[in-house]
Amino acid sequence: MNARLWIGTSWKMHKTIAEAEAYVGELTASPLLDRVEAFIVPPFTALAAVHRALGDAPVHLGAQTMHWQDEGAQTGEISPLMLRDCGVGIVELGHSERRASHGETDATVNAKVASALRHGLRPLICVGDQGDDLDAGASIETVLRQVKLAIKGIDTASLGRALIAYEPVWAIGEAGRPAEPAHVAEVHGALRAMLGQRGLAALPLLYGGSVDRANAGALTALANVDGLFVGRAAWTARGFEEVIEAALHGAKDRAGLA
Ligand SMILES: O=C(CO)[C@H](O)COP(=O)(O)O
Repeated sequence: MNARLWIGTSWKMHKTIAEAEAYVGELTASPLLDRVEAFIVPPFTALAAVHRALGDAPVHLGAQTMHWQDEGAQTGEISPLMLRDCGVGIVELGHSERRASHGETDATVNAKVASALRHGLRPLICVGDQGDDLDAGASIETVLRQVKLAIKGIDTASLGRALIAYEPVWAIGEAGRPAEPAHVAEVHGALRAMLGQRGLAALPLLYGGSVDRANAGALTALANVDGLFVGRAAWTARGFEEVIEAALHGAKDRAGLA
C-alpha cells in the first residue's frame, strides 16, 4: 500500500466568497498539495466559487453536512444532488456541533452515509467522546458504537469510499484541550480492529480536535492515524500549509505512506 495522508480543514461558519477565493488562490500555490490528499470544507455559500477557484488543483472539495433525501419539502436543507452540482466530492457527517445543536443523531448520520454513498460522495463520518466518557474510561466504547451505528446496514464494498474522523468533543475549539497521542493511538487502534473485523481495515482514520503545527507531527507519527481534520489552525492558507508540512514530517518514517 502506498497511501497518502488525508489532511483537511472545515471552515465551519467562517469566510465570505471573496475570503474563500483569496484563501484558495494562496493555498493552490503550495507544492505540498501534491504530497497529500488535501481537502477543504467551506460553508455552502462558497462551495461553487471555491470549486471554480480550485480548477485542476489537487484539493478535494467537501461540504459540512447534507440531507439524506434527493429533494423534498425540507426548508433550509441541502441535498446530495445539490452538493454534486457544486463540484463537491466529500461530505462531513455527524460532526459533534451538528449532533449537539442541530438535531443530528446516529440514525440521521446512518441515513446520510447511505445517501452520500449512493450519490458517489465520500462520507467523512465524524465521531467523538464527551469529557464524561473520557473520565469514565468509556471513550472507546462510545466511539465504536457511533461508527457501528453510522455504517449499520450499508454494504462493505460501498463503504470503501468512507473516511472516519475521531474528534473528541473535549478537544474541539477554543475551550478544547488537544488529545494526547497515546489516547489517540488507543482509540484509533480500537477503531482499526473493529473495522478490520468487518473487512474495512483500509478506511482512512483521521484525528481532529485542536490540531496545529506543533502537535500535527506527533499525531501522524502514529501507525493508525491516516490523516488530520483541522479547524482553527488551518483557517489561513499558510496555517494549513504549516500543518501539512508538520504532518508530513511526522509521518516520514512510516512504512506504506507515500
Ligand atoms: O471539525 C473540526 C475540524 O475541522 C474540529 O471541530 C476541530 O476544530 P479545531 O479544534 O478548531 O481544530
